[in-house]
Order: sequence, then C-alpha cells, then structure tokens
Amino acid sequence: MSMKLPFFNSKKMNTNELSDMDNIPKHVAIIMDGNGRWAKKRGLPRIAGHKEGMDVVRQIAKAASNCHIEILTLYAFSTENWRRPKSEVDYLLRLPKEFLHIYLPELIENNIKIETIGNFDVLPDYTKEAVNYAKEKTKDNDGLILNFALNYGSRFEILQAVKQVITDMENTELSLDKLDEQLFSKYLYTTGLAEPDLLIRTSGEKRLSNFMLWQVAYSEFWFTDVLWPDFTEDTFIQALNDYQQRKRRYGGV
Ligand SMILES: CCc1cc(N2CCCCCC2)n2ncc(-c3ccc(F)cc3)c2n1
Repeated sequence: MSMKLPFFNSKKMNTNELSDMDNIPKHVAIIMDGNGRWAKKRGLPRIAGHKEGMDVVRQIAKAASNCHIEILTLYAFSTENWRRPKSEVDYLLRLPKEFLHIYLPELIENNIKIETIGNFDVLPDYTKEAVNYAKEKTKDNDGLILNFALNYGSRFEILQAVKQVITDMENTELSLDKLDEQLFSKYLYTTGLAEPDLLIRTSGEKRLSNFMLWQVAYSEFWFTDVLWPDFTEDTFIQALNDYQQRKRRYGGV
C-alpha cells in the first residue's frame, strides 16, 4: 500500500501538489548497497541480488523522472569492485547490456538521457558497446539525466584532475592564479553537472566509500537500513520528503 505523503505522492508527480517547487532536489545520488546481503538472507547467490537490484534501478529512474528531478547518479561499479571474485565482476559488467536490452525503449519513451562518470575506457567492449549505444540513442533527450558511475573512484578522479591541471600549467595553458574551485571542478568526470543536493545510501552503511568526495561537500545525506533490492518508490519519496523538510524555510531566509 503506497502511503499518501505530504509533499510527494507516489503516482505521476502532480506539480501543483508540491508545497515548494524550489525544494525539489536537482541532483540525487544513490549508493545502491545491500544487494549481496539481500541474496544471502534468501540463500541465493550474490548475483541474484544484483539482478534484483537492476530492476529497482528502472523503478527509481522512473520515479525520479516523474518527480522532475534533473539528475540521478547511481553508483553501479566502483574501482574497488574489481577486487571481487572474477565471476561476480564478469556478471556485474554484463548488467548494463541486460538492463538496456530490457529497459532502453522505456527510458527513451520517458525522455531519459543516459550518461556515465568513471574510468570508462578500460571496461570490457561488451559493456562499452551497450552503454555507448544507449548514450547515442538518448543524447537528444532533455528529461532526467540517468548518470551511471561506472568504474568510478573519487580519489582516482581527483588525482587525474590534479595531473591534468599540472600538465596544463606545464604547457602554459593554465596559470596558478586562474585555478579556483570552479575551474578545478571542470577537470572532474562530473564537469557540467550540478553537485548532488541529496545523497542516499542503502543497507545501513554510513560511509561515502570513495564516491563523489569533492562533489558532496554540501549535499544532504539520507541513510536507510533498507537493502537496495527492497528499495521502493515509496522509500525514495520518503527520502525526498525528508530532504524537503530539511530545506523548508517556513518563510525565513
Ligand atoms: C556495471 C555494473 C552495474 C551494476 C548494476 N547493478 C548491480 C549493482 C547495484 C544494483 C543495481 C544493479 N547495474 N544496474 C544497472 C546498470 C547499468 C549501468 C549502465 C547502464 F548504461 C545501464 C544500466 C548496472 N551496472
């Protein structure tokens, strides 16, 4: 039963029901944790949790689109995930192709644009081909940006940005006095994207796990014990409602 929530309902967003249009988070980022634990609780292999979690991605992408959120960034594969058993890594890196085979038509129908952040070039060809096809097919969409963090690690991202800054300075394309936070942000994978207003992490962990360390400097964090495969549109709306409550000004500044 979907709860009737004060500010968002769980059906197609009817914007005149919003208490404060200015309070919709422009960019929501999610660390989708708890897939392995979900499977273990059911005596299933870990990949069953990832498969279940993939279907939740589709549900939450549509919910975000209906709520007129502009960017939804999902931490799908971290640089640390390479340490997992080879069979699990291979399964994970085939999920984009499976997801897009099933859901790309629906994403296109909902005017959703696929983007990625991370060290993309070193991913397997079957992963890159599927994602590049989806990027091409959705490049002109101007609805929700569904941004997958793939082979993403924030410290790697920051370090490659520093190296590029140094290179640009050595090539006298950049002078030290010109370098500020705004210019440095352009060297990150997230260049051109607004910083996350709300970061959600599932499964009870309360860590950033090397995710968007620079970008979340001023983000609201919302943690839930719910495991990602059990995360629903109502859980998502609850997070958005809590965000709105934190941001309500009650007439003040
Ligand atoms: C590359 C690892 C991975 C893992 C994964 N999981 C497993 C981990 C978290 C739970 C969600 C399901 N998903 N779910 C969708 C994608 C996906 C990525 C790019 C794209 F363009 C379209 C879909 C995905 N990618």
